Amino acid sequence: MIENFSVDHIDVYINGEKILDNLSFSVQPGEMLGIIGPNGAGKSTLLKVILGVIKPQNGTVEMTHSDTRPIVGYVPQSRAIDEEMPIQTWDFISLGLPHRIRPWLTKKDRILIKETMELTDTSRLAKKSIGKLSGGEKQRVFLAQALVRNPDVLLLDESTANLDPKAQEEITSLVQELCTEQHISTLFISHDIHLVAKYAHRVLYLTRGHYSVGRAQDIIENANMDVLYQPQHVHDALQTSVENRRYGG
Ligand SMILES: Nc1ncnc2c1ncn2[C@@H]1O[C@H](COP(=O)(O)OP(=O)(O)OP(=O)(O)O)[C@@H](O)[C@H]1O
Repeated sequence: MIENFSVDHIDVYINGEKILDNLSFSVQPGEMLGIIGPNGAGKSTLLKVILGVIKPQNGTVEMTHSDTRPIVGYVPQSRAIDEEMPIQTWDFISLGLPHRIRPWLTKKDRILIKETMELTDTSRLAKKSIGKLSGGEKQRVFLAQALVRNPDVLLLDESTANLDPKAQEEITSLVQELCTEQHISTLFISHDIHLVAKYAHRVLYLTRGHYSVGRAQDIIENANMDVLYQPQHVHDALQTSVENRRYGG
């Protein structure tokens, strides 16, 4: 299990423009942090910094594991999959296994893939070509590929954005369950304020040059939200968050 995951005083400039400004926060094992904010605020950039793809000009990302290197699972914003891509779902998910340097799967690998496919409800898709799956099915498969690594940290970049509301709820609820059960520190970016209010334990609200982190209801209550979302949406999301807390959801 991860012992510490924190982002400390990060500054990121892209082409001379400051995208992230002195950003600091931490995420506990089993905690789900929702990340919201307007287009271009730097949300995806933040995930790329955590992945090590972008190096911050200042600050650090601290990730420590009790005995091994921490494993990060990542579901990017969109993945262009060629409809003709000749790869079956089972094989696609197996590509997520960490340190796969041998060209075959061990019995342990196979068990892990099977279990992950059961968890993500993708078993029935095992032999289907990845390119032929529906948007929702693909999203579950991408999640399975990230989860098969047994990640300590899970990064989701608007990974349910193109799904119908029922599928969005199902996947986000599944992620929350797994995150809690398996002590995964999860960061999920979403523009769906209802989803964030319902499932995030805490929220990071990121705008260019400013941020705030806190409980969903406190962050969403912030007056700035009305600029981003319709006031009625903010009101509804707040209700969801308050009711969720009341009933222990
Ligand atoms: N590789 C790049 N080259 C140039 N500019 C970039 C690059 N990556 C990001 N940016 C710029 O950095 C800013 C932040 O982008 P980022 O994708 O992190 O925003 P975001 O908050 O995830 O936005 P969205 O909600 O639209 O997905 C944007 O202005 C974007 O144009």
